[in-house]
Amino acid sequence: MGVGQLSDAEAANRLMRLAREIAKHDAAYHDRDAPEISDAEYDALVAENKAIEAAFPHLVRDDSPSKKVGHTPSSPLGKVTHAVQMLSLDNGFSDDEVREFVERVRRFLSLSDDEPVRLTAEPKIDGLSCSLRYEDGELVLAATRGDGSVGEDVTANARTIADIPQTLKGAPPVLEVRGEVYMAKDDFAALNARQEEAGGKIFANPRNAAAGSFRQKDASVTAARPLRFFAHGWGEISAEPKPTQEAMVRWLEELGFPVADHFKRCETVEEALDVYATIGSERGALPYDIDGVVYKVDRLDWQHRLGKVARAPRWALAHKFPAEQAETILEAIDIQVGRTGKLTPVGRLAPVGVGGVIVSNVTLHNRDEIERLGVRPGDRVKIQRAGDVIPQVVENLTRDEKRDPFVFPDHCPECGSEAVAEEGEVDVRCTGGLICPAQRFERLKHFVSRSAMDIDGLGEKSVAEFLELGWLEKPSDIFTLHEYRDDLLAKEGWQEKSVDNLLAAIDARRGFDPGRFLFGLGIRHVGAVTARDLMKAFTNVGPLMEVAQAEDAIAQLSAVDGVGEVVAQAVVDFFHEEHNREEVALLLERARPADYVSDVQETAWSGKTIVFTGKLETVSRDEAKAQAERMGAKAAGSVSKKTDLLVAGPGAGSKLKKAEELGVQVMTEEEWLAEVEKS
Ligand SMILES: NC(=O)c1ccc[n+]([C@@H]2O[C@H](COP(=O)([O-])OP(=O)(O)OC[C@H]3O[C@@H](n4cnc5c(N)ncnc54)[C@H](O)[C@@H]3O)[C@@H](O)[C@H]2O)c1
Ligand SMILES: [Zn+2]
Repeated sequence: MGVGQLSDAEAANRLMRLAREIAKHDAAYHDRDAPEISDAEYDALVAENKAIEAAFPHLVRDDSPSKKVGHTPSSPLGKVTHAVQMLSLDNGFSDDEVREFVERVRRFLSLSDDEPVRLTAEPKIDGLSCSLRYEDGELVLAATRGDGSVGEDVTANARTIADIPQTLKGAPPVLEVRGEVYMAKDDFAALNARQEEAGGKIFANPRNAAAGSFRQKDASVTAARPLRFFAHGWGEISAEPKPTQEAMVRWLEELGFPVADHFKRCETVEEALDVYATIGSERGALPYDIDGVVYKVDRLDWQHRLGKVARAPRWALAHKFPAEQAETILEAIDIQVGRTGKLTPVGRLAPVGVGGVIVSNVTLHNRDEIERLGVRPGDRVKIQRAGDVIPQVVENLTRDEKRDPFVFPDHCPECGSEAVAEEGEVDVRCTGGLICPAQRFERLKHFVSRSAMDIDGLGEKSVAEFLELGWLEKPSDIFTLHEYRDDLLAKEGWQEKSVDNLLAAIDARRGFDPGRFLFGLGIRHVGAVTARDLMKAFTNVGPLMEVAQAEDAIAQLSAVDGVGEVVAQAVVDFFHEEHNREEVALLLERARPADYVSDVQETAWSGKTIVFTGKLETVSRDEAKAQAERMGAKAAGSVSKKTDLLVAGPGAGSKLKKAEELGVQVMTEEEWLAEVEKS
C-alpha cells in the first residue's frame, strides 16, 4: 500500500512498529556488532519511516528513528558524555539529491545564485566513529559515538592503534579529533582466516570486524587486531585555527593524523559529483570498504550558521553508493492488465533498498519468466537494479520443491474475458477490448490523445474525474457528455467557460479524420500511420468493419499497402468481438468521422522521386516527406538514377556526392520550402 492511502490510525500504527523494529536493528548493529538484516533492508525501513513522517508530520514520534543517532551503549565499557554531540549524516542516493542539498544550503544562507558553495568531498570509509580528546597535546580520552550524546570509553583500546598519535605538537589546549576506526580489506580477510583456524568468531564484513575489535573490555584483544584510523572532523576545540574544512583537515594531517585519500575541495557541485564518480569507479580497488562519499560545506562560518537538524548537520551529506543487489521476500504476484490488454505479472516485495532506491515491486515480465524462476508468493528472492534498468528478480533463493508452482490465469482478472497468448508470443492478453475496465481509462486516454482525436480540455485528469462519476465508460460516451453540462457546472473547479470550451472541443471532433479515429480505438498493431493507410484503402471505419468480418478479410486487409498479416489478424480479432463492434457502431453514429480524403495535389513534382539528406533545420524529416507526398511526389531513401531531386541540408555526405556524380538536381532546404510554398 502506498503511503498516501494510509489512514491516520494505520500510519501511527506503522510508525510505532517501525520505531520498534529499527531500534531493535540499531541495537544489533551498533551495540552488538551483529546485524540481523542487510544494510539495504535496514535503509528501506528507515526510508519508509521517513516517507510516512513526511506525509503525516503530526504523527512523528518522540522516539522516532529520524531523531536518533546510533544506539545507547549497553556494553561493560565505561560511559562518556560527549562535550559536543556526535552526529550522523544525512543520506542522498542520486546526483539530484546532492544538487538539492546545495540548493537547501543556498536557501538557508540566503545566498545569491552566483555565489559559489565550495564543498569538500572525501570517501566515506565504513567503520565506526571515534572521538579522541587531547588536552595540552596529550590523548586523555577516546570514545565511541553511542547514541550521539553518550558513548563508551575506549581510551585504552585507542592507545593500541598505531594511526592514533598519543601526543600532539602545536595543538590547542583542548582538541577533540573525530574520525573513523576501520579495518582494511586484506587485514579483515587475514583476521577471519586466523579466527577460523582458532575456532573464533567470523566477522560478516570489515565494518563489523572493526567495531567488534575496537569495543573490547580487554584492550589486549584490540591490540592484536589490525585497526586503522582516519580523521574527518573535530568536536570540542579551544579555537578553530583555520577558516575552512579543507584547511582544518590539512592542519589535522600536519598534527599527525591520517586523513582520507582522495580528499578534494570542489568549486562546484558538479565537480563534487565528478569526485563521486571517480571514487565510485575505483571503489573495488581501494584497500578499504567505502559506502559513499561525504560532502561538506567548506566555509566554517557557514557550517556554524547552518547548524544541525534532528540527528545530522545541515552542512554535510553522505552520497551513498547503491547496492545493486538485495534479498527480500516476494510477498505476492499480482496480475496487471495494460491498455492493450496485456497481462503482466508484478511481484510485490517486502520493500528493500537496491540500486539507490527503495523497491517494493518488480516486473516478472510474463508467464515464461515466472516458470523460469519458479517463483511463488512467499519465496525469498534476490533482486537487482543497476542504473536505470527496472528492478528484476535474478534468482529464487527458496528451493522448496513441495509447494505448488504459481498458476498463471487464463482469464482477465479485471473483466473475466478469456486471456490468451498469440501464436508464438509469450504475452497473454485479455480479449475484452473496449469493455475491460482495466483498459477503460487507458483506452479513453488514448482515444482523446494528441495523435488520436486530440480533444482539448479532456486531459488525463478530466478523464479520470468523469470515469469516477460514471459519465464516461467507453469512447462513445464522450459524445454524450453535453448531457452533464449542468452537473459539471455545479462541480468545483469547473467554470462555465472551461465547460463550454470542452464541449465545443468535443463537438469539433464530429466529422473528424477517420485515420485518427481508427488509431484512437487502440487496436493492437494499428499505429497512426497504419490507420491512415487503412483509411486510404477503405475510406472509413464502417466499411473497414465490414471487410474485417468478411470471409477473405485477411487477404483483403493484407492487400493494403503498408499492412501485413499481423496487422490484418489484429484488425480481424478486434472486430470479431461483438462488444467491440457494438461500441464502434455507437461511436460511428455519434462521432460520424468524415470519409478519407486524399490531400495529394497535382503539382510540378507529381510522379517525381525526391530524397532528403543532411540536417533539415525548419521541418522534420517526416514532415518534409509528407510535404513531398502531398505534392504528388514519392519520397525515397537512397539516391539512384531514378532520383529526380535531392534536398540536402548541412552535413549531407555520400548521398550528395552520389547525386552530383549522377547529375541529379540538388536543392537546399530553403529552396525546397519555396517549392512547397508555390504549390
Ligand atoms: N543492518 C542493520 O541492521 C543496520 C542497523 C543500523 C544501521 N545500519 C547501517 O548503518 C548506517 C547508518 O548508521 P549511521 O547513523 O552511523 O550513519 P552513517 O554511517 O551512514 O553515517 C554517519 C557516520 O559516517 C561516518 N563517516 C565516515 N566517513 C566520514 C567522513 N569522511 N566524514 C564524516 N563522517 C564520516 C561517521 O562516523 C558518521 O558517524 C546505514 O548505512 C545503515 O544501513 C545497518
Ligand atoms: Zn479484461
